[in-house]
Amino acid sequence: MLELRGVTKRYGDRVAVDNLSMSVRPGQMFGFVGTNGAGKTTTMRILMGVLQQDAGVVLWEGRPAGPADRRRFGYMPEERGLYPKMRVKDQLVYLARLRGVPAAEAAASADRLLAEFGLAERARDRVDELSLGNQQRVQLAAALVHDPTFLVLDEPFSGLDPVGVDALAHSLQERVRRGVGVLFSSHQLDLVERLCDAVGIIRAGKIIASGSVEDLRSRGRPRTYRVVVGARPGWAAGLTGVRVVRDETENGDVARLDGAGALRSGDPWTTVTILELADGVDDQLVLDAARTAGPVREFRRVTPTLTELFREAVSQPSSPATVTPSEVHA
Ligand SMILES: Nc1ncnc2c1ncn2[C@@H]1O[C@H](COP(=O)(O)OP(=O)(O)OP(=O)(O)O)[C@@H](O)[C@H]1O
Repeated sequence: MLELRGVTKRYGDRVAVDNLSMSVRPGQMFGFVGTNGAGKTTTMRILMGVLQQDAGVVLWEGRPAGPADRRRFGYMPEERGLYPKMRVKDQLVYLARLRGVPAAEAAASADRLLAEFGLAERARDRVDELSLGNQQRVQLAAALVHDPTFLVLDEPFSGLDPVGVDALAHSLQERVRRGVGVLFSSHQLDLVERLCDAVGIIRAGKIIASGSVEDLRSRGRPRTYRVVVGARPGWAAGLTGVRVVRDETENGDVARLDGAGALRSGDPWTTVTILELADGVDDQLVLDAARTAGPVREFRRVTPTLTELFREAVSQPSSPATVTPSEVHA
């Protein structure tokens, strides 16, 4: 397990990382997200020992992480750092050798990764002859070539085309399945939501929310449901433990008025109702009530997306408050 405890880093008067604690377990994919300048890169540099913290400690398997531990980590730095004139495969073999991998193994690992990232044909090209996206793929291969025990990747998905994104996602998932912990930063929150078991949201150097996306979605919020039912508004009034947040006909009442402003008779009603259920209220009873009122066309729990959680968390002055799922406002 990799752990940061009370890590602080200042640049002059500016506190870039502020008493930050978090941990990534073996076999966990941890998404590190935050606004520009929030402190992600600084934290990752400290993790890798590239930068020295002013306070706090980085632990690997319960002990302060040392150079030998970190040599076995895979790192993709923000500033990248390939040798532009070196051939792609030579570069990977060289980097693996630097990390103590025997020559034959390093060559086999380089071949495997080049195939994995669709670069087998480019093995003998110089790095600076590749497109930026392909250089990024080589950079990723470089982080993986020594079969690392832990991965620290600064924006690994930026600049990749969708095929490259899939190849990397697959490659990381495979390592996670083998018990490797992965920490990566990204502004692509849909990807983080899809791939990560856990996320940490950082703002102004502090972790302001962390846990599984599922946890963050449900923590401290009422269960919210969207119900579409062929009934008049008001069908949910009086249900015990149920708060009606919104209750409107699908097209608005105006659509149901005739030329004289009177409600047309005989129109089928379709009502969209947003409900919040108190703890312990059985959603099946609410579904029964909806069915009694009319045919139920939709009955589903609505939860905020990671993007909504993120926006909420970074816009709050202090601790995160309740996110209202976008569907509620729809
Ligand atoms: N070498 C440096 N000297 C002075 N200030 C720095 C230095 N590096 C980073 N900072 C400051 O520290 C803060 C955190 O920067 P950092 O690069 O860690 O953020 P980030 O979350 O990675 O941002 P981004 O998403 O834009 O990459 C910012 O205010 C930044 O301006």
